[in-house]
Amino acid sequence: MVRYRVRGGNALRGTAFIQGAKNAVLPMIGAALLAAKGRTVLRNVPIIEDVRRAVELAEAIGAYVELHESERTLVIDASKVSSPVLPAEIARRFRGSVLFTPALLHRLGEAVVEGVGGCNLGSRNLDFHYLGYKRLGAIVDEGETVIHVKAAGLTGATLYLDTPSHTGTENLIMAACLAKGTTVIENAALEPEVLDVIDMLSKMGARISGGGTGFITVEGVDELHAVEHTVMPDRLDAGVFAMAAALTQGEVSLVGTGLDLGVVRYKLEQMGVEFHRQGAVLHVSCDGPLRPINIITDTYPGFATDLQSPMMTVAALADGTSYIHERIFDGRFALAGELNKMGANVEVKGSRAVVRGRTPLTGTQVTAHDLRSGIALVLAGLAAEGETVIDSGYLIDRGHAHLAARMRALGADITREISER
Ligand SMILES: CC(=O)N[C@H]1[C@@H](OP(=O)(O)OP(=O)(O)OC[C@H]2O[C@@H](n3ccc(=O)[nH]c3=O)[C@H](O)[C@@H]2O)O[C@H](CO)[C@@H](O)[C@@H]1O
Ligand SMILES: C=C(OP(=O)(O)O)C(=O)O
Repeated sequence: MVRYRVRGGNALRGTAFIQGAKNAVLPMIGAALLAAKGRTVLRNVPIIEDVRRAVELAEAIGAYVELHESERTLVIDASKVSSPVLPAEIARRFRGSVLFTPALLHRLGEAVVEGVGGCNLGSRNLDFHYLGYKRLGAIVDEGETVIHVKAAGLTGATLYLDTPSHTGTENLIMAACLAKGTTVIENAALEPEVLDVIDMLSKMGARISGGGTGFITVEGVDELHAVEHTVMPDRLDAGVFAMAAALTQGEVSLVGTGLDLGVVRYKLEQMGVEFHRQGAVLHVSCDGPLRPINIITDTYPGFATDLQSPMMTVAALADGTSYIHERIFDGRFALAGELNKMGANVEVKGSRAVVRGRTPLTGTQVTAHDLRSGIALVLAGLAAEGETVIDSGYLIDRGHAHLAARMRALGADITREISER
């Protein structure tokens, strides 16, 4: 059992090193498995629990993987992939397991998905993935818990996503890369992580055009080769550190090449947070009261749902009433109850939340219900009076690397503890 203990009151000051993106590295590990020869090298790999699970899953299907933690580098040799089974005990622990299916289909002609995990956010369907595989010629047998996908070879087709699913787009691109002929994916996701994955696949020899337009064309090729690729910075991790500076009235320099916070920056600016860029470094500071804000989550370039919970914490510390409308997931307000235990005033009605600030927060025992509610409670702890203890810290470790150490380097009073229960 992992637990975070935070004693609030310290302003965060200094340089924060932003990790590589979780939502880019996981599909990249899936992409590396498409190469039947050679060794893929991934750099700027975040050392998070989801990456450890992805390594275990790749090994379970027969890949050879080296995770060099201090170098933040993964070396993957997929030449000996031999088992089509994604075992439940690993696959159910993270969402990224779903991204191994295209490689298994291409390499072995079948994939047995014993389960897919990830944050518990309400319904998280995979129908676009399986309907897409079917249109490319696969047979999909959806059992109660196990899904069996088989294909003697895939053939290009026109695919349409009802909504621009992030992993759905990545999976269908990977499936199309080695399919015969041309695939068109309409209403594809625009997230920068998807574009980074397209970049890596293109280096591997894939022929993909239209990334970032919502209308992607993939010309199938006969094989893909192993390459070296550097994972883009994690804009969600960066957003969290920017918010930590904001709500502690601190000043933090974010280091992570090419960081673009987009709408998150604009929303924080509206709240009174100041940003200025000095070359490759983004400075974030706040030295006055926070103003309330309205947030509507959306797919990129909208406000990322993954930063909705951390933003709820910031809103609880703003002077006035903020409104949050969650449009991506139907169960992403578990944070509200925990924040209210600390003294916040958050009222949830369906997909909307009203946050009445500012109420003083007081440290207490709270629970992370998912990765982002967990990190949002860490943020609350930084601003609270007294000690906040956050249980189920493993969920935070799924997506943030060396969190306590990175925050301590900025002056936060935070420890990560492991206990028997
Ligand atoms: C590993 C990874 O990259 N995870 C991210 C990814 O998750 P993930 O790729 O699972 O999220 P999706 O974009 O697929 O899901 C968004 C919404 O679409 C619905 N949907 C999705 C697929 C499908 O086949 N049918 C369907 O109905 C889901 O139920 C959900 O309501 O994007 C989410 C939305 O930006 C982020 O919160 C996650 O951090
Ligand atoms: C929802 C998230 O992750 P996953 O899709 O990996 O569960 C997240 O990162 O907030």
